Amino acid sequence: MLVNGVWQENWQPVQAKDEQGRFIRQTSPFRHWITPDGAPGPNGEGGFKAEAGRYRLYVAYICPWASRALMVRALKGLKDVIDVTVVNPRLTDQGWRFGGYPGADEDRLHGARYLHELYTSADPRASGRATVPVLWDTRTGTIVNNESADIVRMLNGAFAGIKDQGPDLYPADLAAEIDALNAYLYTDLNNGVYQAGFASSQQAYEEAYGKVFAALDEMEARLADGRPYLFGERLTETDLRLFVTLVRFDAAYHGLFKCNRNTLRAMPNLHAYMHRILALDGIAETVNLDHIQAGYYSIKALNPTGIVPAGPGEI
Ligand SMILES: N[C@@H](CCC(=O)N[C@@H](CS)C(=O)NCC(=O)O)C(=O)O
Repeated sequence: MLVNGVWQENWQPVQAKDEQGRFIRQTSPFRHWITPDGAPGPNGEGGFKAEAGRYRLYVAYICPWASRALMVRALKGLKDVIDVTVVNPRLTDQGWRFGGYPGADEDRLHGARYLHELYTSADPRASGRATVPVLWDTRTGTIVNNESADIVRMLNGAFAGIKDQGPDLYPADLAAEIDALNAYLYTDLNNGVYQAGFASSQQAYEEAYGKVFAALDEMEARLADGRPYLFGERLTETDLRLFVTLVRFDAAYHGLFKCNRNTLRAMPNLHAYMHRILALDGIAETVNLDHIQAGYYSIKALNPTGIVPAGPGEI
């Protein structure tokens, strides 16, 4: 991680844990907003006007948080408005790097070798982990935002004046329910699988495992009435949040993270729901199973041999 602009130590998946051995994810430091006219966004920080070709999204296909940003870019018709750079899926001692793997891009914008160079370029005294996604402003040469929850929400509306936008992923009449379900799914499922995988005590692992499968059971039951999406007919950002975890489940979380009560394939409503979303325009190209497996299984702390499982082949 970075401390005052200097890369400190070999990359480790867990930098913080509580006294019970529970993995703690850091919060994201860059929280500016792109808005139609450059006015401040919801958190009061602004100055970033929506313009075609101005911004670039740095992602890893392995990363569920980055993938939800990629999904919203596809669903909102922003593929020719915001360019993307994909990092190498295998984590190195210096975190994410560019190039050197099929489907990974070089950083043509800066010629950087590692993602952390963008962080120090944005802030020479940056501290913390150099995470994806990064939404980069080519005009001012800085990071607009590195929190995918914000990026999803800002891309939902910011470019409305430039592009005919797709579905409203955060409709006002569902906002409170979306916020509540997002919070539950984040704690118990999206981050729950990581807490199972990175637990450093049996108790912390079992606690996370329990939460993960309780949440999956609840979502499986919720879809039992045949609704296409979590809130009915309308696709919302909550569906993107659930999808990114489901699509990685059998390929990574079931094995590497020991979330192995059952596969996703064994949950018919959720499995069909995942494929319904995967079939939406532009979504399949946000999912790269080879990167997902190569990336997760490159985490040496969890898989010292680096052997990538041959299955499941299909999800
Ligand atoms: N809250 C952030 C989390 C991003 C995050 O944790 N990304 C992971 C990959 S899935 C990462 O880049 N990790 C690198 C590291 O921790 O050094 C978001 O949602 O954008």
